[in-house]
Amino acid sequence: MSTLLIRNGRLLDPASRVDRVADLLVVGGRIRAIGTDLPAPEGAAVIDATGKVVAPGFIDVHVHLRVPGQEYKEDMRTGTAAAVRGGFVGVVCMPNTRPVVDSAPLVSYLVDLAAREGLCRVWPTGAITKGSKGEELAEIGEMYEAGACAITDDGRPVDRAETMRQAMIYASQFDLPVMDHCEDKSLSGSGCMHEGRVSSALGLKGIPSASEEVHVARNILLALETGARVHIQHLSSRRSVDLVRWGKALGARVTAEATPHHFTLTDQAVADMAYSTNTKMNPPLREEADRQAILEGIADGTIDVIATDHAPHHIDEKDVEYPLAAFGITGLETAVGLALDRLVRPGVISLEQLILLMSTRPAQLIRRTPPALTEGAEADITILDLDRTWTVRAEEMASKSKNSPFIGWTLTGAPHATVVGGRLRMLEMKVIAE
Ligand SMILES: NC(=O)N[C@@H](CC(=O)O)C(=O)O
Ligand SMILES: [Zn+2]
Ligand SMILES: [Zn+2]
Repeated sequence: MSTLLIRNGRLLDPASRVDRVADLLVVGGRIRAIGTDLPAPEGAAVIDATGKVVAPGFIDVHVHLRVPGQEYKEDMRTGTAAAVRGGFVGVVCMPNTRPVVDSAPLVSYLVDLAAREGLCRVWPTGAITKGSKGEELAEIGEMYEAGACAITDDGRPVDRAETMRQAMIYASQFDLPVMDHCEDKSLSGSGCMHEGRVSSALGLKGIPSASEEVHVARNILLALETGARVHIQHLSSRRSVDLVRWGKALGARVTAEATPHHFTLTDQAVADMAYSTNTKMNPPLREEADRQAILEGIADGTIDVIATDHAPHHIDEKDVEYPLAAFGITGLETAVGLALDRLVRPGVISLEQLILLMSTRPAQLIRRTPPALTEGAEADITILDLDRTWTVRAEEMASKSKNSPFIGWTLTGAPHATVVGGRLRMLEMKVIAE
């Protein structure tokens, strides 16, 4: 196991009440010592973190790794490479693969594959229903035993309230969170962007905000009734934020995530980017009032975590007319830059809040010990460079797919290094595979 000395960084871990400039020594995958002027042991790799922020490792709870079955979009190696390049020490992967991850052997397969080929930690989720068809419940208990950290039918909603209620009752036996893609298909129909002024002007079929909100409200009511933990995935509308705030006030065990694209862009991007299909995703980019409500929800704690919904697609699935294009955009390699540039720099949130949103609370959501900057803790560390100004370039991306609306954007603030279980996996935005 390697030895790593991170020198002179600002160690910032609000959950452990750490905020000091110090050295941090990693030995054998754990934080061995924190102090000033620590000597570098023989053979230790040294990272100069002067002027940088050393944070507990960031975790993304919403990632599509596309394994098994769609390795032409992404695979275990490229998806986790994109994660570490983006500053993440771990990802939660979605089960909408081919086949759908709806049984214990498939969960075990992913755990094993991640151990062999992954560059970061990978926590699989299992489907709520068999084949994510919304009919029969999957073997939730067995998937939990095999290592599933949550259940979700992401990519598809759970149509029937009764099915969702049964899933919640079952999952709560294991204290497993039920993550839900909230969408009423009878309302979203064949829409391809947010329903509003812009969709009317462009003549594209819209997806009303109510399509999401109806399921958010339903889930909160069912969580109140069953006592289960429900997590609202990729929340996009202002009333969804209101509903989560209301649910929390009533004592529901509800958590929510928002994506960088929903706190950065609006439906106007569809017009401004000349119908670029990299503005097409589920749920769609909504209006400025929605974006503002998401910023408020992030700032006041209504929204618990920032997650990317990294959804790689092949160019052939995106380079088609807008209504025909696949839903989804990549996000792992731009999330930290966008969060620093759009949330922390303008003062929407503090750096401490960002660390809670991207490290501590994501770990708590999936019932894992949060990464911490304390002696003896596992060395899962993200180092941030708040001053670096950089341009997002497709050719530098580690992901197999390049379907990002942020290509060409210039951001200030970047992930500087990623340490996973004591191993340096990224430095200065370059992936270190071995
Ligand atoms: N977000 C998306 O637009 N697409 C996701 C599915 C999903 O997250 O619902 C995908 O798997 O491509
Ligand atoms: Zn979804
Ligand atoms: Zn998703």
